Amino acid sequence: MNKGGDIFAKEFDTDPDFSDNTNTTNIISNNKNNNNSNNEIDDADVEKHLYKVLLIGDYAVGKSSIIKRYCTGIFSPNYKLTIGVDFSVKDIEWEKNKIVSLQLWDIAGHERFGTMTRVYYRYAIAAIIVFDLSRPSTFDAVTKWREDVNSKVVLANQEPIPVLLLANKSDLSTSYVDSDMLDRFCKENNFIGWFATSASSDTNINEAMHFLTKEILEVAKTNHPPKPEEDTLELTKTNDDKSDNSKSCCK
Ligand SMILES: Nc1nc2c(ncn2[C@@H]2O[C@H](COP(=O)(O)OP(=O)(O)OP(=O)(O)O)[C@@H](O)[C@H]2O)c(=O)[nH]1
Repeated sequence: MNKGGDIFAKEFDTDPDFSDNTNTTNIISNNKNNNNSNNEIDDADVEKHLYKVLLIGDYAVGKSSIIKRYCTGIFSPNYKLTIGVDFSVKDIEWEKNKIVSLQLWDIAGHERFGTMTRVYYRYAIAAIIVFDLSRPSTFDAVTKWREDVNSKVVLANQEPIPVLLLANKSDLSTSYVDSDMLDRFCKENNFIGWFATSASSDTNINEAMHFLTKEILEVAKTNHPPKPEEDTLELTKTNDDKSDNSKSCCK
């Protein structure tokens, strides 16, 4: 997995599966490293778009597993609590010379971390709320997570960001999917749709992500949360600034 990095820390226990540096399942034919000169594409011709997507929901519903399955194709049955926030990047060659990079933010679901501050939701263009089909209480919490998203991030036009609902662990025999109820729920609560997924059996993960990416590209045509550069102060060095590398306080 192309692990973006840990914002706080990662997990408690160790899983050899996860601690490796496996690259994201990269479906881009990388021009510079591609020896096939017939297919060479000049970097300048490639459009790259980076979008931040939040994955939220109660603890242990499968957020990290969905990201891992999508980015690396791997599933691990071990539970490793996410501490704080973690993120991974998935590159998709959406069309010729157009790369979509999804930066997937895996937000800790355990109540011991409370809800994340607004800072972690900033610049997100979409979110995925996950619940566990075998634990009804995790569905009850979906509305709370939805309100949390709405209160912390909006698009440039102040509208809510698109949110997709994932009913995960559909592989379990205790899981029951009430399609009519979920259709109604999504309509009433302004979700763009829902998928019954399984990170374990790799069901509907790619389909759900494809659906969301299409929606993101639609939204991005006219609307995007402010980008970091539009929202930061530039600090310029002046003649009065006497600091140089040799005067580091850490030396
Ligand atoms: N059977 C089954 N188990 C799953 C599935 N997805 C995740 N799990 C298991 O559920 C447990 C929790 O999965 P995680 O992906 O760590 O859950 P999370 O939502 O990231 O949890 P937090 O980090 O606490 O927020 C792990 O033991 C996973 O192996 C699934 O689709 N089917």
